[in-house]
Parts: sequence; C-alpha cells; structure tokens
Amino acid sequence: MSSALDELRFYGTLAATLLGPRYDLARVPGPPGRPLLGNITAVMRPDYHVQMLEWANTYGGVFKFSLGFQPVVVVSDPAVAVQVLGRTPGRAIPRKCVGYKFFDMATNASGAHSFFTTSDEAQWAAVRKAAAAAFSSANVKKAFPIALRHLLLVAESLDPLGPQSPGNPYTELTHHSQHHQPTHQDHHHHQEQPQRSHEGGGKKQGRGSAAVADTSTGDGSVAGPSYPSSSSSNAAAAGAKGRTGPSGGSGDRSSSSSWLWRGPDLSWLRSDLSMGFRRRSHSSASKSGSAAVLESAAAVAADAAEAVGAADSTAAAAAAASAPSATSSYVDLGGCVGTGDSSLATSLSLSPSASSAAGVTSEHPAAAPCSCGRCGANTLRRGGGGSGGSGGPSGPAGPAVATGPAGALEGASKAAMELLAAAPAGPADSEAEAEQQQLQEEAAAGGGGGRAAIHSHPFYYGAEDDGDTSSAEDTPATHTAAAVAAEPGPRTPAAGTATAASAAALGGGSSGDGGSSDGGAGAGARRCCVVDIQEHLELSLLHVFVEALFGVAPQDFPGRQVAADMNLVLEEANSRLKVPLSGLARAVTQPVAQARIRAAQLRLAAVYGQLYDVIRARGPQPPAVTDLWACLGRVRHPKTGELLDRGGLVPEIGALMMAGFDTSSHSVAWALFALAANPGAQERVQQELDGRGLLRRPGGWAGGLLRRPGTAAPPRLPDLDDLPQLPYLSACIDEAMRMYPVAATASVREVTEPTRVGDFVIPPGVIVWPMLYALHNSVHNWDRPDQFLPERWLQPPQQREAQEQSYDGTIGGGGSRGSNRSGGTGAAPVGDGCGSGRSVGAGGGGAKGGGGGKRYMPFSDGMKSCLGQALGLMEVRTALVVLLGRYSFSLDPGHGGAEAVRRSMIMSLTLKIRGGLRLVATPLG
Ligand code: HEM
Repeated sequence: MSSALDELRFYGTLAATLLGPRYDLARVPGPPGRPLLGNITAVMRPDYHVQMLEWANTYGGVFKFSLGFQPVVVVSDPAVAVQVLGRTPGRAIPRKCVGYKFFDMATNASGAHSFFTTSDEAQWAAVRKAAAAAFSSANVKKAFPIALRHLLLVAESLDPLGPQSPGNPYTELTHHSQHHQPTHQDHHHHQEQPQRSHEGGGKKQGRGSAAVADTSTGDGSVAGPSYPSSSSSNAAAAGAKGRTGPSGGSGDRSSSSSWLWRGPDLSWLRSDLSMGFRRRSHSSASKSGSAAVLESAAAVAADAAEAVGAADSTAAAAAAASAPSATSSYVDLGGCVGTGDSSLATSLSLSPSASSAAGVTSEHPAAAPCSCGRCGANTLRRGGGGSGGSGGPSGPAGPAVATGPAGALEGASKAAMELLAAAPAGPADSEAEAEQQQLQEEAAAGGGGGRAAIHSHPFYYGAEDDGDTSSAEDTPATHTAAAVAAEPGPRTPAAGTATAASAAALGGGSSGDGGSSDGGAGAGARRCCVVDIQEHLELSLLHVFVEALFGVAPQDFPGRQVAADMNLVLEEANSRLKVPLSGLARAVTQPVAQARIRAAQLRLAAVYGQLYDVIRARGPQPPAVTDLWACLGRVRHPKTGELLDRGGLVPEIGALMMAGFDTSSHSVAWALFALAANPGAQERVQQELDGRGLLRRPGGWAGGLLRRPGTAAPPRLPDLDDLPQLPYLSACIDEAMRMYPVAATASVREVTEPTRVGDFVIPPGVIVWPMLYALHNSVHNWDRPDQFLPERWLQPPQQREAQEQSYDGTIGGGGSRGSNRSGGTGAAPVGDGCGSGRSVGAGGGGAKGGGGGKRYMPFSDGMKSCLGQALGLMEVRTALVVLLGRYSFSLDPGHGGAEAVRRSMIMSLTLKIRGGLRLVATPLG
C-alpha cells in the first residue's frame, strides 16, 4: 500500500511540475503517443529495449516518449549520457534513481531502499564506500580460485557421460535440461516452423558447420519429433527451470507471463517461507538451517581473522584446509522436485544417509535415473548420435527412450567396447594419469601445494566436526580436485568403459569439429549435450557470490530457489517500471500471481536475513579483513553512528546479491551465444587458448578409426595472469558486452530540478534514462552495430579512434567517443589480471554536453557505476576460458537460429533469453 501511495504522490508532483513553467520538453523529438496512454502500448513488450533502440535510431541520441503522463527522456548520445550519469558527485546533475524503486522489490520485502536503488541518501555513500573495499584486486584474486572451482564443475557437468564429481550441483541441471519444456515463446516459433527436437537430431552440427545458419532461416530443416509435452517433461522442466520450491511457476525463467498463461497454480500455498539454509550434517539436521549456519559462522570469522593475521598465505591456506569438512553433499533433487510433491525445504533437510535411503546418489548421475517414472530426469539427450546419428529421425524424448547409460550400454557393440578397452594408452594417458594422481593426493591431503589455492579458501565455510562419517569428497576443495581429475583423459575404468560404451552406442554421430552435420560416419565418436547454459551460469555464479563474498558454502545456500525467485521478482519489477500504477492494478486483477511474487519476495528476504545473521554471528572484524561480509558488518548509520541494524543492512545485502550474479552470468551466456553463432570467432578463441595450453587436446586413436574416448589431455588450469593475455577472447567479450550489455536499462534517473540534458532544459519529475543498450547499438554511435565484430577491438587505439571519427554519427556534433574497453589493451586499465580495465574514457573536446563521451560503458559510468566490475570481468573471463577450453558450442537447433534467439531477448533487470539459452556442448579432444 505504501508503494501505491508513493506512486500516487509521485504523479501528483509531476502533474504540478508540468503545469508550471515551460521547459523544452515539447521540443524533444520522439514517437507520437496516444491520448492518456502515451507510448505504453509500444513498450509493453518484454524486449522493450529493442523498441528504444529503434526510436534512438530514428529520433536521435536524445528522444522522448511517455508512459501515460510520465515523460521519459532516453539518452544514447555518449556525451550527454556521461553528463547525466555524472562522473563525480559534485558535477552530477541532481537526480534520483526513481525507476529503481521497483527493484527494491528484489532487495527486501519491506520496500526500504537499498544503495543500489538510490544515490541521494547518505546511507548510499556509506555503504558504497564500505563495499568498495571488498572489490579490491586483492579480493578478486582471492575469489578467482573459487570461481575457477565452480566453473570447472559446470564444465564437468556439461558432459554427463563423463565422470562427475560427487555432489556436483550442476550435473542435475544438465540432466534435467535434456528435456525441453516448451515456453510460450516456443509456441510462437512452433507456429512458424515445424516442431523439432533436440533429441539426437541428425542435423546437429559441430564447429564450423553451417547448420546454425541453416536453421536461422527458420526453414524447419532440422529433423526430429516435437518437444515432449508430457507431464514427465513438465516435471523435468520444472527442475530445469529451478522451480524447485513451492513457488510453483516461480522458477520458470521463461517469462513472468508464462505462469500467467499456465493458469492458477496453487502449489505455492504449500510454501515453507522460512526456506532455511540447508542443514549440514546428521547432528545439525535437528537444528534449524539458520542455526546450523550460525553455529559455524564464528569459526569462519576466526579463520578469516587468523588468516589475515598469519604471516604468510600458507598459514591462511592451512587454516582453511584444517576447517572441518562439510559433511553433506548436494542432494540429487531428482526430477520430482518442483512438481509439488516435495519442497526444496524437505529435500534440503535430507541427511546423507537419508539421501541414500531415498535413492539419492553422488555417483555419476546418469547411473541413477530418477525412478519416479514421470520426470524423466537423467535420461540423456545427445546431438549427433543415438537414434538420430545417421540423420534420421530421433527417438522420442522421455523416460521411455533408453537414452541413458543403461540404454547406451545395452546398445553398445561389445566388439567396440573391447576394441576401445584394448587400445593402448598414449602419452596423454600417462601424463593425465599422473596429474590425476597428484590431484587426488592433494585432495586427500586437504589441499596444499601446487594447486592448493584452488582447494582452499580462508573463508571456506567448514562444518562442525560432529563425527559425521560423510566423505571428505563432499567438500568444495575436493570438488575441485575431482572436477579437474574428471577432465576427459584419465578415467576410472568404470567411467571409461561407460563412456566408451556410450560413445559406441552413439554410433559415431558427429557433432564435433569434423563438421559432418549428418551424423553417420563421423571420424571421432563424439558426444554432446544440450544445456540451458543460462541456468548453469546463474547458479554457479550465485554460488561464487555467496562463497567468495559472504564465506557461505553453497551447500548451505538454496541457490536454485534464490535464482528462480530473483528471476520472478525482477520480471515483475520490470513490468511495473514500464506501466505506471500497474502494481496496484495487478493486485486487484491477478491476486494469485501477485501473492506468488510476494511469496518469492519473502523467501528472498528470509535468505538475506540469514546472511545478516551470519555477519552478526561472526562479530566485529579487524579492518584488515576486507571481505564483503566483514565490510558490510562495519557500516554505520550516517546519522546515528550505530552499526546498521537488520532493517538497514538486509536491503543492502539483497542489492548486492541482485547486482552480483545476474549480471556476470548473463554476460557469459551472451558471449557464448555470440561465439556459438559465429563459429569462426569461436575457433579463433580456441586457437588462442591452445597457444597458452588452455585447450583440451585430442586424445589417442583406437584402431585408426575411432578417437579413443577418455584419452584427451586435460588443458592446463588457467591462472589469473592468463586472463589479460588473451586479446582475442577479450575482444570477443567486449564485443558481446557491446551488443548485449546485460544491465542495458540501468541508470534510470529522475531529475529533481530543472536540468539541461543535451540541448533541452528538462523539468523536475521527468525520468532521464541513459540507455546502455541504445548507446551500444545505435547506428549513430557504431559502424555496423548489429554485427559481431571482435576485430573492431583489436585495432591499435589510434586507428580505432580514427575509425570512430569516420563513423562519428549525427549525434553529438563530432564529440569524442571515448572508446573504453573492458581490459587488456584498453585505455588505462586498472590492476592486473583481474583488472577492471576501467577507464575514465577518452573524452575529447567538442562533445555535446561538454563532458566528452563514452559510447561503450557496460558497467555504466559516474558515481553509481558498477562496484563489482573487476570481479564481474574476472568471472566472465574465467568462465569462457574454462568452457571454451573444453567444449565447442553451437546453438541448439531448437532455437530456430541466432536471429530467433535475438528475438527472444527479454529485459528483466538484465538482458536475458526467454526460456533459457540452449547450447549444444561438444567435448573437445
Ligand atoms: C559483467 C558483470 C557486470 C556488469 C555488466 C555490471 C553492470 C553494472 C551496471 C551497468 C551498473 C550501474 C547501474 C546503475 O547505473 O544504476 C552496476 C552497478 C552495480 N554493480 Fe555491477 N555489473 C556486473 C557485475 C557485478 C558484480 C559481480 C557485482 C558484485 C556484487 C556488482 C555490483 C554492483 C553494485 C553494488 C552496483 C551499484 C553501485 C551503486 O549503486 O552505487 N556488479 N553494475
């Protein structure tokens, strides 16, 4: 109700302003609007940023549209954008972040503002200052091994036929995402073209093949049956979409509308709003989730302080290594979760023994197909193989198809298995085996030496030692070792056999780099897997966030539920942002949907509250401890001087979480999309990785015919110093972030006093919106903006500048286009391997607005620019190095081509792909 009053008050003020003195608003060009509605109908689309870009191309770098009575001035002129964003508080134009009040929905349940959503409150300055210390390059360095570990696990999970680390939380995503739940968007596509399956389609292609282009024509040439539409696939999709909890449709990432179209789903009523963190062990199973977390919090804080005080980093590593092991593994939630049969809360409280009693396994998940008979979890879908290996129609999806390992084993030719088993191990084997042995020894020793940095982290959130007998393999440390050890190459005999057998069963259908798109007699037996990469990245980078910045082990964190809830709430926030008073209207017309969103909000708030408890339980920290949780714990209220209480800190925790994983995960997803759609660029990245030993190399050969699976040499693990040494990869990242700046609509401001924006004097109350998507894609700012051209970032700065001048558009009267880039060779990059590459932009004279301009600012600019830029870039680069070093990616033909994917873009705080980004991941080597 208070937010409704806020809205009414806002429009009252605005009306008074507009009836007052005259301004230049009427002179600002823009699309004609309808009486009363203005342009609401034009922007009531999930990809409204595309509409804004069209208007920017038509009306120029400063144009106006209206949401009912609310005028909005959109800025894509670089010089004016910089002026509006304000580089320093003193020079900033007076404004507040009015649009962002809706995103308070995602940061807390009470409607209080967080620092992300304000810029004028004193508390913003206090929190920003405190949090900034946590994003130092030293802390980014500390976060690197954590990010690497999670991303290795993600990489491992993309090859479900390969060995999996026990409890790899991403494997279950992969396997669920073998099935595709048609989204509303898909229905549109399906109307346009024959339905298709991802199931082993003979038209799957590998690197360099042209089939992606073929499918982008939407000609329906990809053979295969229709998507599964049975309840089993619904259940699987529910899992895949993170609908793990009682929120019903909340986990469906396809769109907020999806759950509306599905009709009322009252399963959320069974919600357990408390959603405590997961219990850790047998003994803690009787305690509340929070209690279990809090119990260990003090130990973590002690470790942290001790680590800081320790004379060298070895001591810190030792402190972490000596932390008792986590005693619970991720529970394979199976396909049943999200069907309403069991809530995540219930699943989370399963102790390891209970898990195994329930059939939960930490073995290769494919060895444990869900027995529910409905969800079809763990059945595999493969491109270029199986029944579709020869280009013929593939078998129907679902549990009935023996596509899992059992089926693979059954179907495997015994002779092929023997041949593969008998093939001599090449040098790669022995090397890799030695490496595996080393890793296992390290893991057994609890980290230390060599790659110990990966295995240990001073803030590793160890469980209490309660005599639990769970294996130490469950610790994140050994996950890393296992993940690395599981790189194709050395295999345990069982896994190797299964893989070989499966590969044989796949019949040599090629989706590999041979480019044979029709399966059949591919030179190497390849397997590939269709994954919703967005989902993997969201969850893994959320885990990185909580582990690196809050010192909370992901096992203790309901990551899938949080990601799903965040998606739901953010989409709602976006709709409210566009349509005035829509929140009020929806509360009346869609009470069930609104209640579901409210439930998600409350769950999120409960999670933030638990993180607050963790911070307080660890107690005050010495100034040398600069981890985010410690920094936040020190923030004092600017007026009272007291430490921020729960009401003050919870919204800030929520804001940081909101800002901290959605952005980086979708930046990676967009880069992978761009590279999947541009196989030539992808190959060049991989050549670059190869040059630094970061690419998985082909393995040995069996009988001269088949590449012997399991013999590929694992790539070297990247270290932080590798990241800036990959110029072509950096260029691809820059280009992907240019075309798809995830925080595309960030930076919405309301001017609070008469303000000059470009040539126009704008009255207070008007929303001024420097729109990054339009800035990055406007024809006025870029040559061929709709083309993915990494090369444009490789030119020497001077040449680039000259080129920029040559297509210096009509906006800004020849103003400078400070070509900031995200690192590497960019102007004035800050720091080292984790360097943010932040530059202040090569502003030149003559730009309209007088401040110079930057036409590339994916992290925004000015006093509210991204705090986590260095961390975010490190995550993006690490993810791409790890994933592209092990797989080649192509678009799932089911998407209907690259253009169709682009048409599925939605803006939901961040730019994402409705229904997920499905990529075919084909192991290299
Ligand atoms: C590639 C990844 C990322 C991108 C593209 C990105 C982009 C942005 C952008 C455009 C803004 C400005 C929003 C505005 O103008 O209101 C912003 C703000 C912010 N970002 Fe990021 N971000 C990324 C990663 C991160 C990470 C990993 C964190 C860590 C927690 C983070 C924390 C923040 C915070 C706290 C703010 C608000 C600053 C303030 O309001 O003063 N970001 N980000």
